[in-house]
Amino acid sequence: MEKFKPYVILSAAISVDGKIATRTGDSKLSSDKDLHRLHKLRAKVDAIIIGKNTLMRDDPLLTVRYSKGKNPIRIILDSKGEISDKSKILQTSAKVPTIIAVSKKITKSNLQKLNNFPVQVIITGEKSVNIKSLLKKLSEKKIKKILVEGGGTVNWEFIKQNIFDELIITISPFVIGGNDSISFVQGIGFDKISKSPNLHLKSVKRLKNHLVLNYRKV
Ligand SMILES: NC(=O)C1=CN([C@@H]2O[C@H](COP(=O)(O)OP(=O)(O)OC[C@H]3O[C@@H](n4cnc5c(N)ncnc54)[C@H](O)[C@@H]3O)[C@@H](O)[C@H]2O)C=CC1
Ligand SMILES: Nc1nc(O)c(N)c(N[C@@H]2O[C@H](COP(=O)(O)O)[C@@H](O)[C@H]2O)n1
Repeated sequence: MEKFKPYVILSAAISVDGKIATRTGDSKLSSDKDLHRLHKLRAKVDAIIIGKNTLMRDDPLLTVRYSKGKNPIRIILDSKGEISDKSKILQTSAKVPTIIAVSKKITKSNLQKLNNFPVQVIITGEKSVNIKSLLKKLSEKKIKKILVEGGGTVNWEFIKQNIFDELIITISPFVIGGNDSISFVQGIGFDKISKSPNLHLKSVKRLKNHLVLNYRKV
């Protein structure tokens, strides 16, 4: 597997208590300076991956707008192909290359909906998208560097399956709290610290009140 894996960077802006969104889904944690940094990073990768919930909550564009450079390929993990045909990602798919990764659970009508757009649909996995198999297919398409922009459920899958190389996390000067807010990493989590990946702190950059931490997996 490793031989075929693109280089994977997990990226997020978190509150000081490790949340990426409030219980209502408000996730605007980055400053303008941090967004400029993010867009520079986007311009250096071949593709961005997000989960279906992030698409539905944020209706993002995932383009390079606050910096110069090319738009990466946008990849959405959407097992049943449920994203709205009104979403900005589908509506702009003629201008920005877009892949929708689905599983065998997708319905015929949802597949038909996606096929009405100039997107590439990759079917892999029984119930949810098989991420390792997806990465292998992306590697075959010469996609070498991928930025994973959440949310928490997708982040957990990459961390649990040990298929990431780097973390770039902005700690934003806010405290969110709450059992129902979204953490940087959702899922069941590890039961022992010893099972967590070991991280090496490569750099710390201060952007006024925001801190950008760059970790490499040891
Ligand atoms: N502050 C930040 O930097 C960011 C915040 N967010 C926030 O995160 C929230 C969404 O996070 P979550 O609810 O955790 O959802 P998510 O965005 O991680 O999406 C999870 C969904 O993706 C689909 N999926 C398909 N195959 C999958 C696979 N193999 N593994 C995992 N997911 C798969 C499933 O439908 C699953 O429920 C939103 O409120 C968004 O605003 C998202 C990204 C960055
Ligand atoms: N780095 C970062 N900081 C935040 O404060 C955020 N809310 C996010 N969210 C991610 O960026 C996507 C929005 O992208 P566009 O501005 O629409 O291009 C959003 O969907 C999350 O993946 N990231």
